[in-house]
Amino acid sequence: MTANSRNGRPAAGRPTLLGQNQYGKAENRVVKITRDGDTHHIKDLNVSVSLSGDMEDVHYSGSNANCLPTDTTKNTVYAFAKEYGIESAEQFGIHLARHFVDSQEPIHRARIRIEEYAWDRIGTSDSNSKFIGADEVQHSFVRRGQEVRTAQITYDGEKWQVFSGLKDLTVMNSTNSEFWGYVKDRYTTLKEAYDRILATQVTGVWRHNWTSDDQRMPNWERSYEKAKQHMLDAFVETYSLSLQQTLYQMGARVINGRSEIDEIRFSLPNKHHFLVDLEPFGLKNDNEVYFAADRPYGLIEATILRDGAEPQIPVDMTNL
Ligand SMILES: O=c1[nH]c(=O)c2[nH]c(=O)[nH]c2[nH]1
Repeated sequence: MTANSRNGRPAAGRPTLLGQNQYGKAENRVVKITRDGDTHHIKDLNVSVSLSGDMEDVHYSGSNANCLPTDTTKNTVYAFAKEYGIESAEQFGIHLARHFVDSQEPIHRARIRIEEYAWDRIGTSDSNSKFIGADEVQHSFVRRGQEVRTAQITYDGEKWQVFSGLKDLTVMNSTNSEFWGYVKDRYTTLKEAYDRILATQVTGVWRHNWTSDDQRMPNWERSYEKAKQHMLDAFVETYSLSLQQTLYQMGARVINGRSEIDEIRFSLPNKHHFLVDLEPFGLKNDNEVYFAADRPYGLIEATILRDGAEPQIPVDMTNL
């Protein structure tokens, strides 16, 4: 019987052979928070496992006797984050690759690919902030890489409308976020959270009240930097009971701190980080190892206005 004549059916045409093959779970998003007292450290990795070895049967006959499930390779990534920690991508990859090859006879080769996303501590302009330890915020992070600054200018020969904004400003608080006391109906399964990660990728658009050449023009560069810093300060300092509350605080801080801005609109995806259940592996997950889900995500959007100001920022400007 040739390899592809399963069920006794003769192979059509020429016999075929299995060539190079590999398998595993790709893109395991693991976030490890190490809590050193009030100072937290993040490791944020995207880990792809690819195994190869004696895998003829699983392809030819469907026998899974040599096949370690890809689901197990995923679990191993999360369990190892707890058991060995994540010192570096290389160290973590070496542990994993050695484990798969040494513990599973049919597996002869393991390839672990890792992307690491760097986070910096958020600097705050508020030197009295109670969250600053040694000049740095202890549990608030911004993902490395510059945000994209945006602007839209409209002129009808008489009046100006100037919107400024930003997108792709990704921030995280590794504590000081809760979510509970919400409506529960027969479809609600979400567990109340009393200490969760709060992370979002900020898109914001704000409107300047400079509308005519007769007015003094704002210093646009300075205005942008200050508005951004107000948002970050509010993100850091708000003890959050919901992303909605944090959003409002961010907007209110900009409006209160910048007299040239009358309106600001945010679109904030709730970048969910789910605690991984490590109990089946005999491990306790003490708010350390998270699965960073990319979709679906909550999407929280709102405009904050100076009292008496007319809303002018289109609803769809922040979710392009
Ligand atoms: O901050 C949050 N706001 C919500 O409206 C919501 N809904 C949800 O499931 N989780 C969260 N978190």
